Amino acid sequence: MNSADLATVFVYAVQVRMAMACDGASLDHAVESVHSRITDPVLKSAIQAVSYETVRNLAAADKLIEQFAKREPDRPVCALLEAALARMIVHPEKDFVTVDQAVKAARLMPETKASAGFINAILRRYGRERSQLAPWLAEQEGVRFNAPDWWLAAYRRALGEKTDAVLQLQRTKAPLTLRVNRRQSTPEAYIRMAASHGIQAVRTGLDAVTLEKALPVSDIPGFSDGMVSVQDAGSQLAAPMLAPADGERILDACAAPGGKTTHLLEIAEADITALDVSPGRCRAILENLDRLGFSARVQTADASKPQSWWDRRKFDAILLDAPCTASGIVRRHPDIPWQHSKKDIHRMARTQRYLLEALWPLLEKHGRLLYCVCSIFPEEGTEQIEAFLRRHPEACCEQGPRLLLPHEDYERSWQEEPLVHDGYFLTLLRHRK
Ligand SMILES: C[S@@+](CC[C@H](N)C(=O)[O-])C[C@H]1O[C@@H](n2cnc3c(N)ncnc32)[C@H](O)[C@@H]1O
Repeated sequence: MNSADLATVFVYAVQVRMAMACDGASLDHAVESVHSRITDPVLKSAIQAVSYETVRNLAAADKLIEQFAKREPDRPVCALLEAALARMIVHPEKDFVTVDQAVKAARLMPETKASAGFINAILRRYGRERSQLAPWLAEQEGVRFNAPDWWLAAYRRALGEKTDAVLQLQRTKAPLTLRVNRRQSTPEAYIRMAASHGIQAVRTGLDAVTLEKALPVSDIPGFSDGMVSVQDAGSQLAAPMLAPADGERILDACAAPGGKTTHLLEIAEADITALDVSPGRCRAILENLDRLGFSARVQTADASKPQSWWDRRKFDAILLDAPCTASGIVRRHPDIPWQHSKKDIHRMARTQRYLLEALWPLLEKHGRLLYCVCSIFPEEGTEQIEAFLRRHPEACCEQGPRLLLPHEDYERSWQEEPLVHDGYFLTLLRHRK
């Protein structure tokens, strides 16, 4: 990115931050929505990089603003300061250009124009005082782990002495893991094929291959033909744990964008109903099915209200990959701690309980239900399942509960556990015999 572009990138990064702060949009959606108005791929990728960099350093930037500003700046001013301070934190050698371009960006936006001098003063002050401020910033837990206090407290309650190691890992960028379609290839053959394209990869799970360097999907060999899909290796445990068999009637209750629906179909020729409450996300299921050459019944419906969509024929297996706080995938989505509030843990746990209660009666007596969430909070995992088993003495755990904490270690054997994965919780329920 040349310096002339950076001011424009900051203007768009402010729009991304405003969509997150004012409309509650996720970082990905906010970036996508800004991207939809731009054609230049270089600008798009710079906006994405600066927006992610901002969110990955939000706690530090906000602490600095709090320290330097006598009163709270207006939201757009704050958003521009956050983006510029984050850049100064990550690229201290580029202070001059960053300050210059941030001030230029301030002058380009009506909402920030009058504050250009104020923005200039704050950024220059940080540049001057950086080394004195470093120890003060470093001793603050929220800054070290880039999360609000309530989030860190919830992590401590969940993970105890493992908390710091997991939070530290969550600050790094997650690698790109692919699932190799068993019907088309094997992990070893795919690794050889990737190498022939100059892409290094290692086997990290049963069907999982992790690339040494992340790539856009359009550059991943075999992606468009359905030979591979992007999926974390922890999530890749779900479909094999449900162990679908040919001809079984299976419900994937919260299916979009179809990562697990398609994995189930790679394993067995099952009769799958894939539900999701979001029409837009149901389209993504159809696109994924199409890319992999599979078919399934895709329905837009609320899984917790079977009276609105169920045909009264019970299922042999149900996969409930429930909506959750996503506390296990912060490496991929650094905005997660900032987009939730403390109440969301209980709100999500309530939604998960309603889904479990609505779907359990839809299962054949011989059937099994896989409950999973990409969260490490016990309210959504172990405690959720313990409460379910108390309410349903006829149910038992066939496998699990299994909690995977975010992890990266290429020295072990992938047979025990995938070598690199996000935080994930799984348990397989069935009727007692
Ligand atoms: C964790 S994601 C599912 C990911 C998906 N299983 C995969 O592997 O690609 C949770 C999904 O649940 C959907 N959802 C939330 N509440 C729902 C409900 N009441 N009924 C059906 N789907 C729901 C969301 O739209 C979201 O797509």
